[in-house]
Amino acid sequence: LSAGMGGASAQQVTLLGQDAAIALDEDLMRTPGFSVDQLMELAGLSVACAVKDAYPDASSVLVVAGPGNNGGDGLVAARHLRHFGVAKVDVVYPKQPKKQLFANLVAQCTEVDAPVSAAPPAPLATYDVVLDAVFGFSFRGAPRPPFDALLEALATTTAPLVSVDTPSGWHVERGPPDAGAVLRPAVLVSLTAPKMCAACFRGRHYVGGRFVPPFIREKYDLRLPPYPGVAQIQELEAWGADGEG
Ligand SMILES: NC(=O)C1=CN([C@@H]2O[C@H](COP(=O)(O)OP(=O)(O)OC[C@H]3O[C@@H](n4cnc5c(N)ncnc54)[C@H](O)[C@@H]3O)[C@@H](O)[C@H]2O)[C@H](O)CC1
Ligand SMILES: [K+]
Repeated sequence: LSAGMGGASAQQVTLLGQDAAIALDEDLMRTPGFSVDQLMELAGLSVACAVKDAYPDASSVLVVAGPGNNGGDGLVAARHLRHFGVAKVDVVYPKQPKKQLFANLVAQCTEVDAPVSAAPPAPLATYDVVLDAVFGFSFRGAPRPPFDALLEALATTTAPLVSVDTPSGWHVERGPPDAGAVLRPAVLVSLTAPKMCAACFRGRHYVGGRFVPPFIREKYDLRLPPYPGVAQIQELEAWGADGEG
C-alpha cells in the first residue's frame, strides 16, 4: 500500500499493516541484530527532534508513556528534550514494565530532571505540548484501565498533541475508533514507516527511526522518504492535503 501526497515534494511512502510492522520489528531484532535499546534510543531521539521541529519555542512538555515500547520511546524522547533545552519535561508513567531497560530509562529521566510520576502532576492543558507515547503498533481492542482514562484526558485537552508512531487508541490499520476517546493529534511521528492508520491522519507528519538497513527495505519493499544530511526526521509534505492515500 502507498499514500499519494500533494505539495512540491510529492512522493510515495509505504503504509505498514499491523502484522508487517510487528514482523519488521522482529527482523530488526534478530540475533545477531539490533537490541531493543539501540532502536528505542534512535526512535526516541527522532521523536524529540520532531517535537523541537514542530514546536521550537515550547518550554513545557508532558510525556504520557504507555506499558510497552511506545512508552519507552516516550521516555527516551523526554530525556533528549531536556538535553535540547526544554525547561520543563514531566513524564506520566502509570504502569512500568519489570524489564531493566525501563528502570534504566526512568532513572535516566530523573537524572536530567524530567520527573516521572504515575499520574499527571498538572492539568494537561497547562503544557505547551503533550507527547502521546501510550500505544503503538501492538495496540489491540478497546483501551483497558488505567489507560482508558488517560486517553480520555488526551482526547479532550486543548494542548497540542504529538503522537508517537500511532495516535493512541486508533486501530493500527483502520484508524480512529468508532467509540470511546478519539485522539486528534496535531503531529504524528511515524517510526520506520507509517502504519496504515496514518492514511486517516491530517496534520504535520514526520517519519523517524533512521536505522533501517537495506535488507529490511528490500524484504518489506519499503518506500521511505530520503532523510536530508544528518537529520533524524523527514517531514512528509502536505500530508493528507489531497485526500486519502
Ligand atoms: N521498528 C520500530 O520502528 C521500532 C519501534 N519501537 C516502538 O515500539 C512500539 C511497539 O511496541 P510494543 O511494545 O510492541 O507495543 P505497544 O507499545 O504498541 O503496546 C504494547 C503494550 O500495550 C498493551 N496493550 C495492547 N493493547 C491494549 C489495550 N487495548 N488496553 C491496554 N493495554 C493494551 C500490551 O499489553 C503491551 O503492554 C512501536 O509503535 C514504536 O513506538 C521501538 O521503540 C523500536 C523499534
Ligand atoms: K502513540
